[in-house]
Amino acid sequence: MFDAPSTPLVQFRSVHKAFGTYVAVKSLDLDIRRGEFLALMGPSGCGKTTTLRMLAGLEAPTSGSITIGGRVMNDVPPHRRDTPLVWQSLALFPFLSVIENVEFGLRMRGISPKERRERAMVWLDRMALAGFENRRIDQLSGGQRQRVALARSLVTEPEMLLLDEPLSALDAHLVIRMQGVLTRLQKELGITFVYVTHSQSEAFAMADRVVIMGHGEIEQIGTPQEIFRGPRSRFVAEFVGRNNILSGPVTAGIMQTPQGGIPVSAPDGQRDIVVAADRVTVSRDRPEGAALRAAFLSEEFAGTGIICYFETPDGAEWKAQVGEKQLAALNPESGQDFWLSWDSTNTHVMER
Ligand SMILES: Nc1ncnc2c1ncn2[C@@H]1O[C@H](COP(=O)(O)OP(=O)(O)OP(=O)(O)O)[C@@H](O)[C@H]1O
Repeated sequence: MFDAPSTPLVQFRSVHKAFGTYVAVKSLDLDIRRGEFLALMGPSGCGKTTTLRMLAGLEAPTSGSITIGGRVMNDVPPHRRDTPLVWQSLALFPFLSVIENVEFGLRMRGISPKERRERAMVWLDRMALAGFENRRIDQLSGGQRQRVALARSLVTEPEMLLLDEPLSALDAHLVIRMQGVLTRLQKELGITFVYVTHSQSEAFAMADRVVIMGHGEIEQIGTPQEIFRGPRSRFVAEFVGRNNILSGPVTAGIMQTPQGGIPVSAPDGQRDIVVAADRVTVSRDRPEGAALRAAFLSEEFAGTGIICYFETPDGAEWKAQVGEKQLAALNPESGQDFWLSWDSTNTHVMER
């Protein structure tokens, strides 16, 4: 079949997957572009691993079609696909050395011993594993095993690599380093990466596009920026970022809330508005414009700033990101009331 380079590498069309009566994936339509780094993200049980396993050929769709490079793959078994899968506990061959594990795929393809050793060494070097080639797998740390698994999958230079939470067993510092390794490799090699994770920081740090899944369906697809600043639904707004949601009927730029009328930049009608925590200002005195009163609950250090938690009189939780100096100046105590305010043009109106 003719397959122009501009057509997506992968097309899911109305893909449905049921386990008995349980529907894990519903009417999934998804295009994966050639050479992109796509992250599938969502809470536990949302169907992201099932979606990836269908792409790898480890599960067959109950209905619908999956094409790779224009070819319908529904009935093509995993070993007839060029879609290696790397996952957290990838079973490396324990009876083979590190380099023998990495060489394995090349051996299966009949590559000469000299060439496969050279190619495997290049990959061990890239994965900072030079010097470990003769170790047994059980003599490696979890992080080292994971890098062997990546080297083993990439040594055959596949068109697409599938990754299922590959970094979840690694120490935090190694995760950051491996994120850098993975994104650099992906761009250098031009391989399409499909990466399943429940970690927002991982997905947003690495992916060109992120797919947010919930209850077996796609909630939103977009760049990290689009999803972070423009969540389409309450589900996405609650799952990503640190968002506050304001809901109520809007008339002539004023939303009626349990706290009274609040100015908003939104058309008339019932609306849900997202105010990101990093766009909320905390003050003791009432500011001009959009603001509400809330009691301080607690604070949490979060790398880029401090997240302060508040509760409004009607029981809604609000989050505001503040700097260390600002927190020291405010010196909040539990139960104290503050004003939370924001620039109403810096908010986002959700579609649904
Ligand atoms: N082989 C199976 N038999 C029965 N149910 C299954 C099977 N595989 C998955 N499921 C169910 O399908 C749903 C989706 O599972 P899936 O593994 O795709 O979720 P996930 O989003 O990857 O979650 P997690 O992050 O926890 O791995 C879950 O409720 C799961 O229990």
